[in-house]
Amino acid sequence: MKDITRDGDPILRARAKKVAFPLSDKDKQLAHDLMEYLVVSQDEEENKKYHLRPGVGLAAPQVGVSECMAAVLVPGPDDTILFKEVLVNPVIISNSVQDAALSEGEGCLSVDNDVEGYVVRHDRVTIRYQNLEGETKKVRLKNYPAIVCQHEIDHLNGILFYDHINKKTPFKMDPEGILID
Ligand SMILES: Cc1nc(NNC(=O)[C@H](CC2CCCC2)CN(O)CO)c(F)c(N2CCN3CCOC[C@@H]3C2)n1
Ligand code: NI
Repeated sequence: MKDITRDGDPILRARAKKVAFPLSDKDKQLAHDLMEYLVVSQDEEENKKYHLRPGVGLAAPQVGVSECMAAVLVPGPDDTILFKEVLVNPVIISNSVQDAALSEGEGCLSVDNDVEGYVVRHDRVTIRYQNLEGETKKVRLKNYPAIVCQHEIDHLNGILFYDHINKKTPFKMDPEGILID
């Protein structure tokens, strides 16, 4: 398991480079490593054994690689999986006007301190990305999976979750906004 790049490292504030296809062996390994981290970190025993902070998403800059690639593994109720994918060169191509935020706020494996407040995001997004075979995919997401993907795509653009928290009124949410539990 690679160690995670921490806030303060300029790589987290850089725009990551587009990934070329066909994927190099290095990029194939990176995709595997990113997803493997999430799978292991979500397994009770394993994450204790490897002392991993649990994660539902992980972006390449967080393991020191400034490339446009992120893994997401969003669990649903009763061991279902809401969304599992390695997003290559992901772009949000459209979004709802309606905002949403996780009611518990957000954290980040690259940010050791807690930053309180609602991380205001779009409730629904349409994301275009390439899968590991290079096929262009388009997916419409809402609520929890949409929030996770926005957090990861932010990392590829040098944005961290607390950039979205209103300093003066961290827990203000516009009346149309949705709080996600
Ligand atoms: C919401 C949540 N954030 C966890 N951590 N933070 C992360 O994933 C960061 C990315 C997320 C922060 C908010 C949106 C995206 C990592 N980020 O920095 C990558 O850029 C969790 F771990 C977690 N879950 C719920 C599901 N549970 C299933 C069983 O295993 C434990 C797991 C815990 N939910
Ligand atoms: Ni993060």
